[in-house]
Amino acid sequence: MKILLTGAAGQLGRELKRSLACLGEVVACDRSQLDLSKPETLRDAVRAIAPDVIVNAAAYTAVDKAEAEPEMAGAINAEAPGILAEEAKRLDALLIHYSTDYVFDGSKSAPYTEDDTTAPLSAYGRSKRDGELAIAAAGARHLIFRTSWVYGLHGANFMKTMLRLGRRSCETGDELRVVGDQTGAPTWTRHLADATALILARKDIPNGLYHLAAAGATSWHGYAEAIFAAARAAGLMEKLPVVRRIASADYPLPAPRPANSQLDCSRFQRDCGLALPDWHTGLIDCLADARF
Ligand SMILES: NC(=O)C1=CN([C@@H]2O[C@H](COP(=O)(O)OP(=O)(O)OC[C@H]3O[C@@H](n4cnc5c(N)ncnc54)[C@H](OP(=O)(O)O)[C@@H]3O)[C@@H](O)[C@H]2O)C=CC1
Ligand SMILES: Cc1cn([C@H]2C[C@H](O)[C@@H](COP(=O)(O)OP(=O)(O)O[C@H]3O[C@@H](C)C(=O)[C@@H](O)[C@H]3O)O2)c(=O)[nH]c1=O
Ligand SMILES: [Mg+2]
Repeated sequence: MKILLTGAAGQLGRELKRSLACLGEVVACDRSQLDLSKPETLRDAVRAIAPDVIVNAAAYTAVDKAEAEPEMAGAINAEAPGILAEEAKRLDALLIHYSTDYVFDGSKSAPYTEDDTTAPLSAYGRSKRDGELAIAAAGARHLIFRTSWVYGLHGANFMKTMLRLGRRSCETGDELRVVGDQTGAPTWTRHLADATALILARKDIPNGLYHLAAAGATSWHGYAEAIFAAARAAGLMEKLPVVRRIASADYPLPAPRPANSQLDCSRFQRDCGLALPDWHTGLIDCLADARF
């Protein structure tokens, strides 16, 4: 199996490179090798590689910055995935793509299913929703995994931001302020990457859109407290910072976030017999390996 991996230097891409290695030849491309902001250059590149599978881990993920550059977010998150899907169709290859809880407006009280209507609140969410639609329209074999609150040891994410701010607040004595009225499931890159590899190893690969996030749910505030407890247990911090629970209204940002980001992953479990572990288990296992 020949696998073209885009976004190989991102937090998920780095973990995928490792998890996909046993499946065959992985052609891992970072932004300098395959630039999704130039969608029309992608066709020749994909044709030259002629992969059996394209795993698209490249994305524009700066949620607030996307409000100021929606065209760039759209080129990378919507137009480029559509072209990758068209090229996959031409090669009869499978496209695996990742999308986000931010395609929803968060007004539902229960976890979102794949059949719920999307209504993104942000330019990032709109670009990711448009990417899903472009892939489905291209008619290639595809899998879109909608996931949430992704973290790992590589790259930028909320867990690493909290560790940085928490260490500083232990020195200065300032308390941290973290929103407690948005709920979701922090999902470890390693679990996502391993699930992707397990699916690719199957003979009967399913097709279409799947919610794929860690089990359970918490708020960003609950997640922050769990990060500090796990970091202290792993010997990464000596003291616990004070984390004040605040409302989203008291933490204004350019892009609104959904209040409810919970994804119902039962379709994936039913069709594939797999489920990601609980978010807290992932967090503890991730930090147990950390050396920063
Ligand atoms: N992070 C999260 O919380 C969530 C992410 N997702 C989705 O999961 C997927 C993986 O995201 P994640 O690994 O977290 O994101 P990262 O931002 O860590 O990685 C994305 C990678 O894409 C690269 N990239 C950006 N622009 C381009 C471009 N024009 N051409 C080629 N590569 C580019 C980035 O490179 P560079 O570093 O140079 O910018 C980076 O290496 C994405 O589809 C994302 O939308 C879904 C839900 C939650
Ligand atoms: C740093 C910080 C953030 N927050 C809030 C802001 C926001 O509501 C929430 C998360 O902030 P962040 O900006 O770190 O996370 P954000 O960039 O919104 O994360 C999102 O990234 C994209 C790519 C996704 O697809 C989503 O699933 C989600 O993971 O926490 C605080 O309340 N206090 C703080 O000190
Ligand atoms: Mg962010």
